[in-house]
Amino acid sequence: MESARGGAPVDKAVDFANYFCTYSYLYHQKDMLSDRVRMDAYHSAVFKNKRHFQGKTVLDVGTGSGILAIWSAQAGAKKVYAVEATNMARHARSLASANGVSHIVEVIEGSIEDVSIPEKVDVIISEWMGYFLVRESMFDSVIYARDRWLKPSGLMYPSHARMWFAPIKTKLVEQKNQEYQKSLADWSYFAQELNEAYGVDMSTLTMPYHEEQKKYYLQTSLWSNLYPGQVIGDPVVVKEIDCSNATLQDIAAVKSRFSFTLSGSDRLCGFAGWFDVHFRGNASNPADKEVELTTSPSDTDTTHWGQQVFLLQPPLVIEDGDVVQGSIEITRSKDNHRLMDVKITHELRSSGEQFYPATVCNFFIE
Ligand SMILES: C[S@@+](CC[C@H](N)C(=O)[O-])C[C@H]1O[C@@H](n2cnc3c(N)ncnc32)[C@H](O)[C@@H]1O
Repeated sequence: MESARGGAPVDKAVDFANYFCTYSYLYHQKDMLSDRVRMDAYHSAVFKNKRHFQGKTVLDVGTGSGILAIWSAQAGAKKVYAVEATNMARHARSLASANGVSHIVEVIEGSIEDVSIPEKVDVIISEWMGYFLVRESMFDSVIYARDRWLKPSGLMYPSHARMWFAPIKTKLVEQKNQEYQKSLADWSYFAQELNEAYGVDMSTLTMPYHEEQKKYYLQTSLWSNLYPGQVIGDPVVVKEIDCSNATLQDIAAVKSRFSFTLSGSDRLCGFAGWFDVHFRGNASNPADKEVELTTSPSDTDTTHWGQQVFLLQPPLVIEDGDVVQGSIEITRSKDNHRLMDVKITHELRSSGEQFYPATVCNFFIE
């Protein structure tokens, strides 16, 4: 067991089985390497700011296939330490070699918390972002690397991150409710047939089954690529992180209030969360070209992160100009520090009058 992060003790073997193992597959790395929005942003960030890399030492936290380490070397870094927890490190090593940068890129297999780097570095580059930014809690490892291995004047790539939140309309609300109702009906037939065939009354398990299915269909946030037209109020930032000085405490829990003026006479079906990151360098050494990577709803530029959707069941009927206000609280799951519990409290006001009372909804980012 490792020390507690965000309250939950971390069993390394369990963490490896639950989290890291997927990253050891090339098909999974390929998914990330195929995300053009992500790739273009990191590529531009490195090559339009070559000055930050030329003749410098770089640490790539979680190198995966080695792509960011290879780009750092191609941009002129004199040394790149590429640390990867899984045996994907071996593929990264051969990719660096095949691309003629193995004399610069040193791939180190191991978790960043366990390995030793022989020197302090000028730049830390990492692609650590999960769904709604915080899922996976990988930024913990970046903080660890920064505090241990980055020179005081060193640069973080990316340098800043923000979490966005907005009210939405979506037909997913009906779809998920129908799937949920169908699963309850299936249970009824199943319980009846089992009783008739084998003489065992299953009814005592009906409620636990309903709870389990409710969590799965109605309370687990959904991955979606929304269109801007589905966002029915101006998005707000619920968290901003300066990667140069954010602490574990800053990111372990997110709490923010919101107030949205809704547009259109339609339905409020729920909320969506997404993130952006920026590559700005730092105050004493700003980027020559600032780059943004955004995962916001878009007609054209979708990402593998998409947006996380939290559905309201049932949706609320709204008039143009109604206001929904409340709060969002994101904490780490007690059972798994890489997953999140989300509490959204909301109330709807029409012309200043309370219309729907304050309601608390609990969700899970699994
Ligand atoms: C989102 S992927 C990014 C991979 C690659 N940098 C890229 O941009 O394509 C994150 C990688 O970091 C690795 N990783 C996560 N936490 C780590 C840690 N504490 N130490 C070393 N590697 C880690 C994962 O195994 C995974 O390969």
